[in-house]
Amino acid sequence: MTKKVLIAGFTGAMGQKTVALVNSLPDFEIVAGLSPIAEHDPEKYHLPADAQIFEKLSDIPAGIADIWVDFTTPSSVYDNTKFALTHGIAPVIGTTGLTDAQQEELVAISKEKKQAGLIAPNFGMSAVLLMKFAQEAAKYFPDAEIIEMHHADKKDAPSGTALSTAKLIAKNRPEHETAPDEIESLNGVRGGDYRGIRIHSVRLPGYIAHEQVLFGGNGEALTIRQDSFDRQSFMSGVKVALEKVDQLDHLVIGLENIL
Ligand SMILES: NC(=O)C1=CN([C@@H]2O[C@H](COP(=O)(O)OP(=O)(O)OC[C@H]3O[C@@H](n4cnc5c(N)ncnc54)[C@H](OP(=O)(O)O)[C@@H]3O)[C@@H](O)[C@H]2O)C=CC1
Ligand SMILES: O=C(O)C1=N[C@H](C(=O)O)C[C@H](O)C1
Repeated sequence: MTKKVLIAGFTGAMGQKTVALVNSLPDFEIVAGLSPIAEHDPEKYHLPADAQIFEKLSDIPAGIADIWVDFTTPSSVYDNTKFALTHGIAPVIGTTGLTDAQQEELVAISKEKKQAGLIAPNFGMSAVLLMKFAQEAAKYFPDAEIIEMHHADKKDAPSGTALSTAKLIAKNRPEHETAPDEIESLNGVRGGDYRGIRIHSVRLPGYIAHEQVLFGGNGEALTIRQDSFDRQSFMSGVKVALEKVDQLDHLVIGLENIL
C-alpha cells in the first residue's frame, strides 16, 4: 500500500531534496507540505498537483499522512514532532536543536501513544560512522575536541551532529581529569564546552556539512573526519527511515538504531 507523506519545511534546502526523493519512490506519495510563507502553488515546489499546502500546524487534520518528514527550524521542531505523535503520524525528524529534556518528553509521549517515529541528527552514512568510531576511540583517547564546519545559512550552533558526538564521547571515555582553568584573552576562542569537550563551530560560504573529531594522546593523535559535499548525502538515510519507521514501536533517536 502506498504510504502518505507530509513534508514540513518542503520549501527549504533539505525539504526540496526530500520532495525529489519521495517523488522518486513508487511506494510513497507526498500528500501535504507545511511551510509558513510558502506560495500555494504545489508545482513551484515539485509537489504533486493534489498535495495540500499548510501554513500552520493548527490547519492540519489528524491522520492526513502516515509519515511526517521534518526539516524545519530549531524553534518549530518540538511542536511539529509533538503534533505528529499526537495526530497518528510517524515523525521522521531531521531538524536539529531539540534539547535533551524535549527529546525525553517526546519519547515518553510516543510510548504512551504507541506511536512510531525517528529523530536523526544526521542522515549521512559518513556522519553515522564518524559518531560510531568516535565513540570507540573515546575509550582509549579521553582528550577530544570537535570542529564542525557548515554553510553560512545554518541557524543553530553547535550542529546537532557535533552535540551528539560530544555526548557519545562523554559517555564512553574513562574517568577523566579536567584541564586546569584557562585564560581566554579573546572571548570564546576555546569554543563551547560540553562536559569538558570543546566544540568549535565554523560557518562559511562554500561549505555544506563537515565534522572533525580530534583526539590527543601521549605523543600521538587521532583525527576522524567526515564531509557532506552535497545534501544528496543525507537522502539514503531518509529513504531507510521512510521504509523502516513504521516497524518501530516508539520514537527512536539515531539512524544507527534502524540500520
Ligand atoms: N538530520 C540531517 O541529516 C540534516 C538535518 N538538517 C537540519 O534540517 C533543518 C533544516 O535545514 P535546511 O533545509 O538547510 O534549512 P532551510 O532554511 O533551507 O529550510 C527551512 C525550512 O523550514 C521552514 N520553516 C521555517 N519556520 C517554520 C515553521 N515554524 N514551521 C514549519 N516550517 C518552517 C522554512 O519555510 P519558509 O521558507 O516558508 O520560511 C523552510 O522550508 C536544520 O535544523 C538543519 O540543521 C540539515 C541537513 C541534514
Ligand atoms: O544544517 C545543516 O546543514 C546540517 N545540520 C545537521 C546538524 O546540525 O548536525 C546535519 C548536518 O550536519 C547538516
